[in-house]
Amino acid sequence: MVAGILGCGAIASIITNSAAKGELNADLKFFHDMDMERAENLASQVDGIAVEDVNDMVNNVDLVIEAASQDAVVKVVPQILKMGKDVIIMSMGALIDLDFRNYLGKIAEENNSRIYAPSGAVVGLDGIKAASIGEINEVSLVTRKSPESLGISVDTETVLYEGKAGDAVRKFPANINVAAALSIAYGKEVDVKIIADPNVSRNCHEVCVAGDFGKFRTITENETCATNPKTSLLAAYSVVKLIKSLNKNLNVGI
Ligand SMILES: NC(=O)C1=CN([C@@H]2O[C@H](COP(=O)(O)OP(=O)(O)OC[C@H]3O[C@@H](n4cnc5c(N)ncnc54)[C@H](O)[C@@H]3O)[C@@H](O)[C@H]2O)C=CC1
Ligand SMILES: O=C([O-])CC(=O)C(=O)O
Repeated sequence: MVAGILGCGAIASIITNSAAKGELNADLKFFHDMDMERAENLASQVDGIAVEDVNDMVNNVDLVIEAASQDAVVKVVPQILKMGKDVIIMSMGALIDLDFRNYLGKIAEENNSRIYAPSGAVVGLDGIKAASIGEINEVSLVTRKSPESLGISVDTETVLYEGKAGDAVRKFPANINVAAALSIAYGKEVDVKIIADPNVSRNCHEVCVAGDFGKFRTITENETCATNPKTSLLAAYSVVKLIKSLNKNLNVGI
């Protein structure tokens, strides 16, 4: 399977490291970024090709790994699917819009392509999907990050947002994709609280789910990526794990 990466930042760099060690289970060959230097830097680590025109990647791969932005999902993913190629989406916020999600689903169906969304920085998506077979009464997410991760400066714990997931991903597009993932798994927008906390260095996500199955609570305290404190290492690892499992006959926990 030949793969390419759209967006050569923190997540892409961890995926590329895995490929450089021969551990990815895919031939990671093409790299595209609006910043060509970033694409060239990652390409050089695996003898890959940095392309200025994203179509030069899409035309030549089986799978595109999107690790760029919600904007890139809107602009490029329809084209990827129309070409019959598969895509892994990290900027999940773009998918909270039901019309857009249905549009992508329709193109994927017509062209026999697949859209994958890894678990990212959060834990509990498997449980919510299972719980949704019955009745769910509550899904809430509290995200706590350092002011640096949230790109602000405060000295005391500050609630930056309280409301539904849709507004959260529009207001904090690079920080709360997890809310979109949870909402899609649930089938409704989840309740979200975002807290800037000067006393934490990790990206923390607490998910509470209650329904006819009972209840669960997951607490994730994620180390951040070296080059982007907004992004958790676990999110990058979840893509690597997904790629490694694509051709496995046994998949646990999906
Ligand atoms: N699903 C999840 O749980 C998580 C999702 N994310 C999301 O994954 C994406 C990647 O995250 P990082 O690697 O940390 O970001 P990053 O900021 O380190 O790297 C993103 C790269 O994509 C490039 N880029 C952005 N828009 C582009 C476009 N339209 N065309 C070409 N290049 C473009 C940027 O120049 C940059 O080099 C972000 O949208 C982030 O919000 C991040 C963490 C968790
Ligand atoms: O990496 C994280 O902890 C969460 C994040 O940035 C996102 O969901 O966009």
